[in-house]
Amino acid sequence: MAEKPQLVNNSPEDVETDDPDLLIDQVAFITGGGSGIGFRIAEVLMRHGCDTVIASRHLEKLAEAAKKLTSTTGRRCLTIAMDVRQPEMISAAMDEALKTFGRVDILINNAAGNFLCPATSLSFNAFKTVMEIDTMGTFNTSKVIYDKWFKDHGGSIVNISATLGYRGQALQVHAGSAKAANDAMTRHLAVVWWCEGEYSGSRPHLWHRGLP
Ligand SMILES: CC/C=C\C/C=C\C/C=C\C/C=C\C/C=C\C/C=C\C=C\C(=O)SCCNC(=O)CCNC(=O)[C@H](O)C(C)(C)COP(=O)(O)OP(=O)(O)OC[C@H]1O[C@@H](n2cnc3c(N)ncnc32)[C@H](O)[C@@H]1OP(=O)(O)O
Ligand SMILES: NC(=O)C1=CN([C@@H]2O[C@H](COP(=O)(O)OP(=O)(O)OC[C@H]3O[C@@H](n4cnc5c(N)ncnc54)[C@H](OP(=O)(O)O)[C@@H]3O)[C@@H](O)[C@H]2O)C=CC1
Repeated sequence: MAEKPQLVNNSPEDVETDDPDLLIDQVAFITGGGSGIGFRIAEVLMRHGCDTVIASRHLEKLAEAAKKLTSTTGRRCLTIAMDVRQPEMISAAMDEALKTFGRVDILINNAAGNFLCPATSLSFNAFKTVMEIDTMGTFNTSKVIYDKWFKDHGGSIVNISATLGYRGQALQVHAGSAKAANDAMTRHLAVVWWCEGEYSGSRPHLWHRGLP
């Protein structure tokens, strides 16, 4: 039985699982893993035995996060500068991840852009920017990692969503629209990459419980 993992800062207690070794030596690729929810996901996975890749635009922020994560959990954390709007950057990042760890088992599509803005003041480019980061970014990253690894080896894709678009909300037409598109994308990819057996072993999941 593995030792009880060490908690970082004020982490909540973990939910018990039947198999405490489930994640040992798995590799998780987390977009936007240098801050907020992505950082916490990295920390939890690492405490349970995963190595991680944390990827986003600002390398300094990632390096600082990785230092904290590795020193507290003892697991490896690779930092990669990457914009989810740029498929070539994602492709290079995935090559580096495979070179370093030899595998990727879990993709967490967490990177997103958002701000509060009334629809009447929102510029065309502002709406487009959020769609490109949240929706295109999720598709780009999923496709690159699926093509390069999951197609032949299987893996899990977790898309971090939001409930904003369920009923509509002020100041959030851009993010609510992007996340609603992601929810549909998740269901489509779950069908074609798993249920229909178009390829085997990769299953996208949607995660939004407790998020607005
Ligand atoms: C999101 C909430 C933020 C603050 C919350 C504050 C108070 C909370 C109070 C009440 C809560 C109410 C509702 C809940 C709200 C949200 C919770 C639910 C979901 C949250 C989802 C999230 O995704 S949170 C993650 C947030 N993190 C980030 O966004 C980090 C990364 N962000 C960025 O990089 C930028 O903000 C970016 C998204 C704009 C992207 O940067 P970049 O590619 O460099 O783009 P720019 O060139 O700077 O801008 C592109 C166009 O967008 C226009 N723009 C940028 N900022 C604003 C703004 N604040 N308001 C309006 N328009 C903006 C910019 O002008 C550009 O358009 P042009 O036409 O001028 O070219
Ligand atoms: N906070 C909340 O209340 C809620 C959050 N969510 C979702 O949770 C997830 C995490 O949000 P949260 O932790 O709050 O926000 P953060 O701002 O802390 O995290 C967003 C991360 O995404 C990265 N990022 C942004 N744009 C890009 C890009 N173009 N390419 C690569 N990485 C990028 C940022 O890093 P960098 O700047 O280095 O690129 C940052 O680390 C998001 O999907 C968000 O939509 C959903 C509902 C509510």
